[in-house]
Amino acid sequence: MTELLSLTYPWAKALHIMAVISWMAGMFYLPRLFVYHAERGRSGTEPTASFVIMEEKLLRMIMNPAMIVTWIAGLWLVATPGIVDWSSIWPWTKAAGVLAMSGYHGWLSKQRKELLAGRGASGRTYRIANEVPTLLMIVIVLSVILKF
Ligand code: HEM
Repeated sequence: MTELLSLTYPWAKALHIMAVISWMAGMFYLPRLFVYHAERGRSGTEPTASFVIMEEKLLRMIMNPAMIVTWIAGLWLVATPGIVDWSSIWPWTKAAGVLAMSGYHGWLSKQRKELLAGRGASGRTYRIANEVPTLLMIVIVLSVILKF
């Protein structure tokens, strides 16, 4: 099993990075859609129904599967011998970053339902929330590249 994990390491990493790119694309775009939904949808400038469809498709068809594949490939890398040294700091900062990123995904998912029910937050809240994935991405990528 350990030999198989070492052999498949480059494939796991390639899959991980492809899934991360897809996940992050949605994490950056969905809160932006929420800003438009909250501001233009509510004021009637643009039809709310279009935002509802775009948000649902983005979350269900791209973000949820991409997050699952990121986790599977990421844990596959964790299990690969010699990749993670738990006595270093970086695996812990990376773990904190990915847990926060997953929690933020859950929050976005909840906000989609709130907006659907007409109870969403203000456009300003979503504008501020939009910065969260950027900050987490910086922590995660610096952890895994600098390996302090
Ligand atoms: C969801 C849970 C995640 C787990 C368990 C995980 C775990 C890992 C592990 C163990 C590695 C291998 C490090 C190495 O080869 O030295 C890795 C690589 C990487 N991860 Fe993740 N990761 C996760 C999520 C993320 C996220 C959310 C991002 C970006 C925002 C990310 C970005 C990267 C990048 C860019 C690499 C490649 C670094 C290199 O070239 O060595 N990961 N990940």
